[in-house]
Amino acid sequence: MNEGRVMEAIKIILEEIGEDPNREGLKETPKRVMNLFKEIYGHTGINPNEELNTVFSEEHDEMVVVKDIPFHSTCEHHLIPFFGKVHIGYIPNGKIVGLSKLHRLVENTSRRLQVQERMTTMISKAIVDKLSPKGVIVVVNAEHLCISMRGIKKLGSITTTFSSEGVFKNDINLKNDFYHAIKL
Ligand SMILES: Nc1nc2c(ncn2[C@@H]2O[C@H](COP(=O)(O)OP(=O)(O)OP(=O)(O)O)[C@@H](O)[C@H]2O)c(=O)[nH]1
Ligand SMILES: [Zn+2]
Repeated sequence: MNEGRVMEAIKIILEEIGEDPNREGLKETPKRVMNLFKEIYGHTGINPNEELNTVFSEEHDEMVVVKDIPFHSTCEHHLIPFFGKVHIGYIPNGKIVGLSKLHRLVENTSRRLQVQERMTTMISKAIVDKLSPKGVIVVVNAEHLCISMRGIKKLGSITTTFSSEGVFKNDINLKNDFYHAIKL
């Protein structure tokens, strides 16, 4: 990221909304926003698979569920946040992954410009690529500020997206076990 160019762009935006970028409260704002961008877009272009490098050989063949993984991402249409929780379930096939790595995977897929559907699929695809599990299922619940804060202005609506691979694709009982575990 060219820090100077980003700060200049923020300064121009401040001027164009009618603000004085030199007043005390705003003097450091271009720099703050530049640092914010580094943080919230910091995984742009980084392959999510990289987060799943710590795997262990293990003959556990029942479902593993990690629920309520919090995330904040940024809507690529409006550049404002959408945020919520991710729930992940997978059935290992000889390999398990370090649990924190699933949190890192969510962090990776959310710290970039996103749409919720793509984020959901990116998570399940990385798990398939790195673990070759018998099955994986991902559910994302999120509130979009572009829906609640502007435009249609509907406060409180939640969007739920699903992605499943392998045995979860067509086995309704397995899906129900997962939904029960996350109490959807
Ligand atoms: N499917 C999907 N749509 C999204 C997501 N985030 C934002 N959107 C939608 O992207 C669409 C962009 O629509 P446009 O008509 O191009 O933009 P707009 O005029 O600002 O639309 P409004 O939000 O309806 O005011 C909107 O319907 C948003 O609700 C997302 O994660 N998934
Ligand atoms: Zn949006």
